Amino acid sequence: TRSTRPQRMLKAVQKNGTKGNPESVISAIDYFCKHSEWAMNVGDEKGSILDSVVTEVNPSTVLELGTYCGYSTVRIARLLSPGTKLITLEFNPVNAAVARQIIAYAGLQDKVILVEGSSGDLIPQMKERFGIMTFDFIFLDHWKDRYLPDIKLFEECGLLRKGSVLLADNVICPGTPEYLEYVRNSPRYESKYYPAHLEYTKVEDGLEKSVFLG
Ligand SMILES: Cn1cnc(CNC(=O)c2cc(-c3ccc(F)cc3)cc(O)c2O)c1
Ligand SMILES: [Mg+2]
Repeated sequence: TRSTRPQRMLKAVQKNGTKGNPESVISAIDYFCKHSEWAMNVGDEKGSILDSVVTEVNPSTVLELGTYCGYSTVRIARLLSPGTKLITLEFNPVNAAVARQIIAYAGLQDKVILVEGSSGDLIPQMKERFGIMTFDFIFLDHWKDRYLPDIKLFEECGLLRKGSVLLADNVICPGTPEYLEYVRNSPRYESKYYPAHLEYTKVEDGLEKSVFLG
C-alpha cells in the first residue's frame, strides 16, 4: 500500500538528518514540512515557545499527549536533565512506529517511553504502570476534543500538584474552545496565552500555558 506522510517524513529525516543529532532531526522535519509536505508537527515557531517553557520548568516528570511523528518529543527530550524521562502517548500505531524510529535516529530513545493507546485509558494507569506521583509538565497535542476531559482526568487521578504546568497546542486552530473556557475561568489554574501561527503557515494559532494552583 502507499506510504503514509509520517513514513515519508521518516525517510526525509534519515536522508537529511545526522544520526544522534536532535537539532538536525528537528531541522530535517521542518524543512520537509516547509518544502515537501505540510504535517501537523508543532513546528519551529511554536516549538521555540515549547522549548522556553520546558527550560523554565526544568521538569523531572513529563507527559506528552499526541506523539504523532515524535517532533515535539525530540524537542522536549533534548532539553531534559540527565536521567529524566518523558512519557508520550500515541493512539495511532502506524504513527507510533514512525515516532519510535525518529526518536531513535535522534539518539533520544533512552529518554522516552512511548506508549500506544488512548489517553482516556492510559492516564488512570500512570501511577501503577510508571510509578508517577504527579507530573511537573504536560504537553497537550492530541485530539482537540480530548483536552478538556483529559485535564479533568488529571485532577481526578491526583496527577497534578501545586505548580504543575500544562501547555496546550492548537488552542486557536483547530481550536479547543471548551478547554480554553475551563482553564481561563477555573480558580484552580493561572493561564497565559502565547500567540503564534499554525505550524508552517500564516494562520493564527497559539499555545495556552496553565499552572495548577492546587
Ligand atoms: C491523527 N492525529 C494524531 N494526532 C492528532 C491530533 N493533532 C491534531 O489533530 C492537529 C491538527 C492540526 C491541523 C490539521 C488540519 C488543519 F487544517 C489545521 C490544523 C494541527 C495540529 O497542530 C494538530 O496537533 C491527530
Ligand atoms: Mg498540534
